[in-house]
Amino acid sequence: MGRLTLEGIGKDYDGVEISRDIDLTIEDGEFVVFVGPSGCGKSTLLRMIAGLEDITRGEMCLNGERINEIPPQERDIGMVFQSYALYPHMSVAENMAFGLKLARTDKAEIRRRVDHAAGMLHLTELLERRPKDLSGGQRQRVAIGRTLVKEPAVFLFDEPLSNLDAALRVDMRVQIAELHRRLRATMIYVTHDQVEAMTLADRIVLLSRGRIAQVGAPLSLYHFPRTLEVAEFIGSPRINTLPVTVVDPGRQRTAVRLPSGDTLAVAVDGARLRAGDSATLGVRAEDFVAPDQAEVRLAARLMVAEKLGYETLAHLRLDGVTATLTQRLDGLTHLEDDQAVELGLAGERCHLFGPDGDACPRQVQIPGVSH
Ligand SMILES: Nc1ncnc2c1ncn2[C@@H]1O[C@H](COP(=O)(O)OP(=O)(O)OP(=O)(O)O)[C@@H](O)[C@H]1O
Repeated sequence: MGRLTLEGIGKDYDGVEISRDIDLTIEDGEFVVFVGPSGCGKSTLLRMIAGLEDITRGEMCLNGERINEIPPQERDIGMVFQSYALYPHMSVAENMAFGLKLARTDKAEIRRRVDHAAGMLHLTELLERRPKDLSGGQRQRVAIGRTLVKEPAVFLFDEPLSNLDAALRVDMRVQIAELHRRLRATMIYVTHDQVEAMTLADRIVLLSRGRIAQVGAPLSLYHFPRTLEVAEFIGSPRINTLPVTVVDPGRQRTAVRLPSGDTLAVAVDGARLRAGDSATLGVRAEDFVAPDQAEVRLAARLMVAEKLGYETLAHLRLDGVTATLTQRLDGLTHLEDDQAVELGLAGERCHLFGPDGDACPRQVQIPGVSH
């Protein structure tokens, strides 16, 4: 059982506030990913949960019991680090057993747990090898195995895949997801890679400047970002943005003037805005519509087409405006250099962010995705 509650958690280093007002409950069995730009305080928060950093403010509880002052080895929490630092002179089995030996666990019990973990992580054939005779991915699996044998209530992963090459990362990501599905243990995972966050998380905690910017299921953050910052962080390619002026704010639709001079009624509650406000329109690369279904059509020219096989990303320059946009197209779309393109906008497929960067609530339903 691993239910974690963080209430008003904050951290200062030398009087400087690094982390603040963190309120978060992580349910037993959940896979939660902390994500955010470099320096936003992800690792610091994880290390406070592990007990490797003091907590300056707030209260942290595991299964209802305060753990603020409990030393790391006495918390029922196991951590997998980015640098896996295995003991080179020990075999895989010895590396995995080491922590249990120190804790004077019974020999037969050690054997049982090492065998079980090795089975889960596909390491059974490698138990007698030394770390130098393993690939990067295998070493990372041993590092996970070292934590797995402790059978902690909560697993913490601090960017565990960042030392691996791209193909191995995908492979290990699938293995970690599989491990979570089988163990149903609480897992907290830190990464700055939004793809890792989107694919692994039950819930994403997006951190920004030491605070929580938004918490929610990956698709909620993608379709209903609360701020421009969240919208820009989640999703690749990055959401397209255009500066607009508010013309007619309303509860169901808010009309804005685009740089082209056209007016678009965006399906958002813009009641808190005023006519004349500067705002930002957001359109994801796949949210342009066919010109015959569009409420507004923008004239653009192709700058570069990135042909990725299953899709093509067309980077376009808008006519008469210094703005570039990216459109996601089918991988077989034929495009000529400098081709003229019409981009269709529909108010239901756009986001609107006020002058403060906060999103106006979208007035659309997306099946299976909660706001
Ligand atoms: N020991 C320390 N003393 C002073 N400041 C620190 C210390 N450790 C971290 N910080 C600062 O705290 C902030 C958050 O750091 P943290 O490592 O938690 O960020 P992060 O989101 O994990 O970043 P990254 O993705 O780059 O690892 C940074 O501004 C960092 O410089």
